[in-house]
Amino acid sequence: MEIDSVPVESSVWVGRKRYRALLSRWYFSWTELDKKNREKKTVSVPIGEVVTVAEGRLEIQPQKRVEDTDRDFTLFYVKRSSSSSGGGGGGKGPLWSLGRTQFCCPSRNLRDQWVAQLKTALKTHCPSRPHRLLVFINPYGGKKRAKEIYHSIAAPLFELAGISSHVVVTERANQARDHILKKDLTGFDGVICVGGDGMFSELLHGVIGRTQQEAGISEHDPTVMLQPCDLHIGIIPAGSTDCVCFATVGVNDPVTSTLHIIIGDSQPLDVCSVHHQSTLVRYSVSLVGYGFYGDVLAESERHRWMGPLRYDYSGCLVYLCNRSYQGIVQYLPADPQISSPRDNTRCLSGCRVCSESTERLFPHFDSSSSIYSRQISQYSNESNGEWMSVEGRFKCVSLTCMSSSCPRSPDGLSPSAHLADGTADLILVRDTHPLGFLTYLHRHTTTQDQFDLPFVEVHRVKAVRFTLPLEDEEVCEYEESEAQRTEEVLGDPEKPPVDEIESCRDGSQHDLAGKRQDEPWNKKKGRKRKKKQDFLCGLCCRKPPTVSVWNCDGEILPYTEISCRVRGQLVRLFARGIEEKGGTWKCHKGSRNCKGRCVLHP
Ligand SMILES: CCCCCCCCCCCCC/C=C/[C@@H](O)[C@H](COP(=O)(O)O)NC(=O)CCCCCCCCCCCCCCC
Ligand SMILES: Nc1ncnc2c1ncn2[C@@H]1O[C@H](COP(=O)(O)OP(=O)(O)O)[C@@H](O)[C@H]1O
Ligand SMILES: [Ca+2]
Repeated sequence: MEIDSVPVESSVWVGRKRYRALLSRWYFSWTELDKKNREKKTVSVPIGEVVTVAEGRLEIQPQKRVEDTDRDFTLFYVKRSSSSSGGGGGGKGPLWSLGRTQFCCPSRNLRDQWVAQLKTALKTHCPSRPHRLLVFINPYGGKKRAKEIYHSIAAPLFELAGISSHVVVTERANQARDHILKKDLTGFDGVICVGGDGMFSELLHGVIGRTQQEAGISEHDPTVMLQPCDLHIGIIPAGSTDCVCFATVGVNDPVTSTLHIIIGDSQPLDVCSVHHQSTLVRYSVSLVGYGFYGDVLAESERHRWMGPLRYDYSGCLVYLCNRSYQGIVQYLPADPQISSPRDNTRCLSGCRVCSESTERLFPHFDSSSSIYSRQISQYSNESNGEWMSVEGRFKCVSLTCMSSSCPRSPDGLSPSAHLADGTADLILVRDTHPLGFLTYLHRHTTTQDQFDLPFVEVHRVKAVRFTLPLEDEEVCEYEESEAQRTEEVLGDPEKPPVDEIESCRDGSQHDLAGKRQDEPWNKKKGRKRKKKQDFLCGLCCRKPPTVSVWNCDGEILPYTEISCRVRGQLVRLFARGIEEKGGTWKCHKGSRNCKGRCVLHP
């Protein structure tokens, strides 16, 4: 064995079998040898996927046990298994688990050398691993198991990897966002949420807001380039839909996600900023949806007690209402030469389309710098191009920066969307008969192409605007009162922040606790109110409502007329995109349309 130079090699024993262990620049591997020194099976672990190395015989499951034998060392690393082979997750990517192998060396000296060499390799090759994390747990998310998931699964793994964490169990909505916006974050290498998409959204708003504050950039101007965020976000899934985790990791599994955090994986993510009259309303990474998805969310809030099932229950109710809504959708198309939502490709780990987008999005990016400092020009040239316009009656209008795959829809809302290409997919589902819409919805759960329907169109876009047609008097009146509300909400410091207010279809507004926020000042102004048609009892009203609400990553937006801008690679997650399962992937929509062009074609 040689020290301080690679490769390093020696004989070791694993159980009763003899192996040759080899540490090369990027891998640690061990090859079984037979009695005649012939090589048999080799196991190879990338240094980047080694969790830790420890002297002696160490176990952490079912409980921690250390046996300090002086010729042994234990290696912990990432091990993959198929997500369909049990263990939960139920996804597209492989499930990760903690691999553990105990090696016995010929001498104590050699053991010490192996441990030292492996630790040096980890330090040298994995400089971006987190050392200290700020963890937010939402005890009420999903099936209310977040605390248990964190303490029984994630915390022991962090401890094993030598990562320290400061844990905040939230006591109210928006606590995590406010903490990130206001508290001292010195020394933290990342923020973690244990919860669902709503909880992730809080961290997203905190991290983006904080970064812009520090850079002195206004978040409200849709034409100004925002500063990309260096503080990574990790998601340990414990929510209802967990779409962001599923679409960036490939499975909803707390062990897999914790291991991605430990090894410091980094996945850039597009974010959509949603504005109303040049004021930032919210950010979104998965779904900005009007019509069906807005109605499902609004209805589901009444049934929170059902947990994740509330979406299926509300989905059925809203489907049976068979509603559609008028609207004008304008969009700025993305470059069709680069990619298209119907090109049958998939955004997988190391995606070429996303990597090439980095250069386009950050032309001044210095890839030689070890610190990821992306310079930005103040104004984006991404707003160039000709706006297109579509007017009509829609069952739903959806905008998604990524595929938005989740266990309910393993291919997602837009299966060929990219995580980090600076574009979003706009899906317009025109009014159709109930069976047609059911076919569209059902195709989200199968491999059939949901865009191959005459009433559906999909566009890859950089920006979108949604307005209501002004022909309907009632709508005019609604809009007028909405504009008034905008002014009042934004201008009055006594009112809760915009994102803590929900608007109902009758134009009334409620804070997150359900308290009405609009009555005093609407009355004060003596405005004529629309006939009462409370959103929450809308399902049983005789006259169907003329406007729906926007669902923005699981939050109801307080405005109907909005504009959206895609902010390419604005944040980074502790993830690496969906890993291809060796050879088991098939063209995602069957081979009929694919003709071998699909990158996943076996
Ligand atoms: C007939 C089966 C139809 C299945 C249709 C599945 C469509 C799934 C699209 C999923 C998009 C997910 C986008 C993610 C949104 C989340 O950010 C967000 C927040 O998540 P959180 O609560 O974890 O914080 N989640 C949501 O807004 C939930 C949207 C879920 C919509 C599911 C709708 C189920 C519809 C069932 C319709 C059944 C019709 C049956 C008629 C007899
Ligand atoms: N302690 C808390 N009490 C009430 N609401 C909270 C708390 N912590 C977070 N929230 C809010 O709960 C909402 C749902 O949380 P999430 O973790 O996404 O669960 P789910 O996936 O079930 O919706 C989020 O919008 C978040 O802002
Ligand atoms: Ca995208």
